[in-house]
Amino acid sequence: MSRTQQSADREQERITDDNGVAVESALVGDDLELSYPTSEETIVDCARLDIPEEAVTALVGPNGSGKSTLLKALSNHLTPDTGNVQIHGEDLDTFSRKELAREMGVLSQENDSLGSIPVEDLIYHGRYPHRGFFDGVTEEDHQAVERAIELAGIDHIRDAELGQLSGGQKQLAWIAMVLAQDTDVLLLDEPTTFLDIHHQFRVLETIRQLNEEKGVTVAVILHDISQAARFADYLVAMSDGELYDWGPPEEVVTEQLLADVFGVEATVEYEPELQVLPKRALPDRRT
Ligand SMILES: Nc1ncnc2c1ncn2[C@@H]1O[C@H](COP(=O)(O)OP(=O)(O)OP(=O)(O)O)[C@@H](O)[C@H]1O
Repeated sequence: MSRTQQSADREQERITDDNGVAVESALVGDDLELSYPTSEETIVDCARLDIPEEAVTALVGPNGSGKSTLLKALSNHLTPDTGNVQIHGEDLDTFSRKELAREMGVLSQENDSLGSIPVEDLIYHGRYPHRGFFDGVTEEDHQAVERAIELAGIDHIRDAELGQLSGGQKQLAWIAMVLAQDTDVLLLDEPTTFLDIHHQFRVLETIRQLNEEKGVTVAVILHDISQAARFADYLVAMSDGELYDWGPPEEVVTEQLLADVFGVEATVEYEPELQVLPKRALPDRRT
């Protein structure tokens, strides 16, 4: 079966649980073609994408394969050329920015314009963008902010200005801001990049805890394929702007995927846990 055929078939299937019952989707992308205003080039072309409700889905794929672009469309930061995105059955583009902030927390890669803001103010701002910066802070807001600061482990830098932090500290501040929103859906573009191993574990544990205890739906871009396979319930593998495959990690992470999509020769081990052991980079097929 050709890759395109395989891809098309996968897009038509619904995800089912262990009993064969279709899993509901929190977010659905239908017939999506995505490009940027500066260029005519189609960056993402995806017939169907489901982000299952109350599950953790990791988007994986090589640099430039369109993961962030897809996440921007799912968070209404990029308007599709064709197709649409629905959240809980409603068209995303009918939500105002303020309404959407109550539905989903979004960690993007384009976060650096608020250099002189103290960390704590940033997190309070994240908590209530839909109410305006100067409206009163409720006890509930206060608790959500304190909890987010604790979860991200950044109490010691809460008074520091964002511009004076290290890359990893800044990342944790943005993560705390998103967590303080307290939404049912989280879209996270590379939350573990810049983080040391302690904070990587801590952030991933927090995401899993929110999913298990509060039923939060998560779509997260991760670069470490072994980490993604162990962490997520479902993987979406992107290749050249198309959805190459999706499903449970054990089905998606194969030696063929590693060769076709990532251009590496690697073995996939399942004991004691799923991990990818790369052997060598294959010759670059692009010209
Ligand atoms: N703002 C932009 N304007 C024009 N083209 C863009 C823009 N952002 C990304 N692109 C292009 O879209 C393609 C996909 O980029 P995208 O950031 O979605 O990839 P990615 O899979 O998230 O990559 P990475 O793993 O490196 O973060 C790339 O070829 C990139 O050059």
